Amino acid sequence: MAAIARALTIAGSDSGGGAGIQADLKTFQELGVYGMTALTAVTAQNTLGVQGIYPMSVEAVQQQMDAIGEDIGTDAVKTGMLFNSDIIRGVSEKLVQYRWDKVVVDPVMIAKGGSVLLLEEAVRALRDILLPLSLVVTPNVPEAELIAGISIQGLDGRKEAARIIADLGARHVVMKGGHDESNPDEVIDLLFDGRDFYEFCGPRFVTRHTHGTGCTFAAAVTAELAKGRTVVQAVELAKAFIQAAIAEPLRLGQGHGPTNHWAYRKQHGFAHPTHESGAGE
Ligand SMILES: Nc1ncnc2c1ncn2[C@@H]1O[C@H](COP(=O)(O)OP(=O)(O)O)[C@@H](O)[C@H]1O
Ligand SMILES: Cc1ncc(COP(=O)(O)OP(=O)(O)O)c(N)n1
Repeated sequence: MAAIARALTIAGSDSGGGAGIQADLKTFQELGVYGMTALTAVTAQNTLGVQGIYPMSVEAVQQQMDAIGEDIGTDAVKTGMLFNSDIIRGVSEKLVQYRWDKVVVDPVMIAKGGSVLLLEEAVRALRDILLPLSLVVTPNVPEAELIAGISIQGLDGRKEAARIIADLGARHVVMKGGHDESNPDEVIDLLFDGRDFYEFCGPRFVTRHTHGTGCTFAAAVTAELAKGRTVVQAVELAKAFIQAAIAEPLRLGQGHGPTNHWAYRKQHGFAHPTHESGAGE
C-alpha cells in the first residue's frame, strides 16, 4: 500500500472546469487523495452548454491506464464520460487486467444542457460489460431509466430501478435524487447494497449552479473508498461534500455554474492525505 491514497479518474475534460476530469481532480485534492487521469474525450464546454466533443482513440485511453497500472497503481477508480462502446470495452478490459476492483461507475449520458455524452449505441455495453465490474454505480433518474428500462416515479420507482440495476451486476447502486422532484424540500440519495436500502437526506437548494454535481459526488465516493472507507461511509461523506459545494455557489458564468469544491474544506478542515490505516511502503 502506498503512503498516500490514490485515485484514478477515467473521464472527459470539461474546459469550463465544473464537471468531468477537472471536477474529479479538484474533489480528490480537497479530500486529500492523490489524483490521476485517463482522458476519454475533450469537450469544449462552459456554463451555457457543450460546443464540441472530441473523443480519444481506444488505444490512447488504454495507454493512459497502462501508464498508471504499470507504475504508480491506484486504490480506487472512477469512470465518467466514456462516449462510445469501443472506449467502454477498452476501459473494461484494462480494469480486469489490473484487477482494479474498487470501481465507481458514474454512468454519464446527457449533460444538463441536453448534449449527448454517451452515444445510444453504447448504453448496452455500459450495462452488460462495465456495470458488472463496478463496486458502486451512481445513476441519476434519467440514466437509471435507460439502464433499467423502466420509467421511474418517486422513491418507490427509484427503489425498483435500484433492484434491477443490482441484478445487472453492480454491487452497490446509488440512485441519486436531484431529478426526483416528488419531494420539493429534500434531496434523498438512495443506496442499495443488494439487500438493504440506506437513505442520505439533505435540503434541496434552489440554484442554477449545479453543473458537475454528479461528477463531484461520484469523485468524493471514489476518494473515500481509496482511503479505505466502507461504501456507506463514502456515500455519507460524498453527500456532505456535494451539499456544501451546492450551498455556497461560486456564481461563475451565465448558465449552469460550477459547484464550489472548496466549500466542504472551509466547513470541515483539510483531509490529510493518508490512508485510513496510515500504512505506507
Ligand atoms: N438542488 C439540489 N440541492 C441539493 N442537492 C442536490 C441538488 N441537485 C443535486 N443534488 C445532489 O447532487 C448529486 C447529484 O445529483 P443529481 O442531480 O441527481 O445527478 P446528476 O448531477 O448526475 O444529474 C446528488 O448527491 C444530489 O443529492
Ligand atoms: C466532460 C463531462 N463529463 C461529465 C459531464 C456531466 O457531468 P454531471 O456531473 O452529470 O453534470 P451536468 O452536466 O449534469 O451538469 C459533463 N458535463 N462533461
